[in-house]
Amino acid sequence: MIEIKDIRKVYKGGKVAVDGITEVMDKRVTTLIGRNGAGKTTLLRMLSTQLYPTSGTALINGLDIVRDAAKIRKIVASIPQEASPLGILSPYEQVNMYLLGRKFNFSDAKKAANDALETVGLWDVRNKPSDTLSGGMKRKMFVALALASNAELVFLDEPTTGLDPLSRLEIWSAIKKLSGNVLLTTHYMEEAENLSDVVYLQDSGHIIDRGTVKKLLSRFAGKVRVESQTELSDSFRVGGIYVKYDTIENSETYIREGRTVKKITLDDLFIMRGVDLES
Ligand SMILES: Nc1ncnc2c1ncn2[C@@H]1O[C@H](COP(=O)(O)OP(=O)(O)OP(=O)(O)O)[C@@H](O)[C@H]1O
Repeated sequence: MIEIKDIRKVYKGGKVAVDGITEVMDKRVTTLIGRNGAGKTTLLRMLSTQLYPTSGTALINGLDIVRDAAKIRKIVASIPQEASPLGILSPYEQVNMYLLGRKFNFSDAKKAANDALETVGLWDVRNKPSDTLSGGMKRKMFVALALASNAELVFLDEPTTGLDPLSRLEIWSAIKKLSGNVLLTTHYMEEAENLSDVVYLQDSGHIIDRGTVKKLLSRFAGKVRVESQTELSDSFRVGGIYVKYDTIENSETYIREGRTVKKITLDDLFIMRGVDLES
């Protein structure tokens, strides 16, 4: 369980990246979504004890991120966005070394490393030097590391950015197999919908909404998103096109007129928010 208490981060130069968040996160898979610069990575880095808050704090399974940082590091695994493997070591060697560092014994480390590498689809390349692997394979190696660690809580910052669709599915299935809770960030709404028990919507350093995907999308119940190159009644302009929300029953009319009709996704929370900001 993560209990965040009025946490704030102001970077040198005065940028307020996280502006007083208070939340309790107690579900198995929690996802933070938000636009670039919303402060997701900053929040994740503070919760995983890699960055000191400017003020406020948080408890991870009852341990304080500032006072008990060393203890927290033993029970969490954290995979940053920019993680890169040591080139000369193979995926097996890296995962194995990481587990030995976490005090696994030799035979447990070997088994856990092999199982995790197989699960994420890296079995065939497990003994190749990491610098010969593709970017996607390197990301998978870090997910294998989290999977093998048996951590009580795993932080994953954009775990599938840049991966092809099949690799993304492999990572999703590995995330579902993690034994502990997971806090992840993503820009892929499909990923948030597929994995999350609860989604937090972050904007300008604040959490502006939270809930299950179903709850967050409930305001769009029975609706579709209509996109058009030309203005429609009650439409609004977003990124060079016109958008409106209308009932599913009216879809056929729009399709006949050559408009694009789309199913509602978490993207619509951002599209609607764009509208709120403009109005
Ligand atoms: N070390 C730093 N020094 C100063 N400002 C920073 C630093 N790191 C991040 N920022 C700023 O803090 C804000 C939040 O950044 P952060 O990386 O937490 O956002 P994010 O939501 O993770 O973005 P993205 O989705 O692009 O990864 C941004 O305006 C960013 O430029």
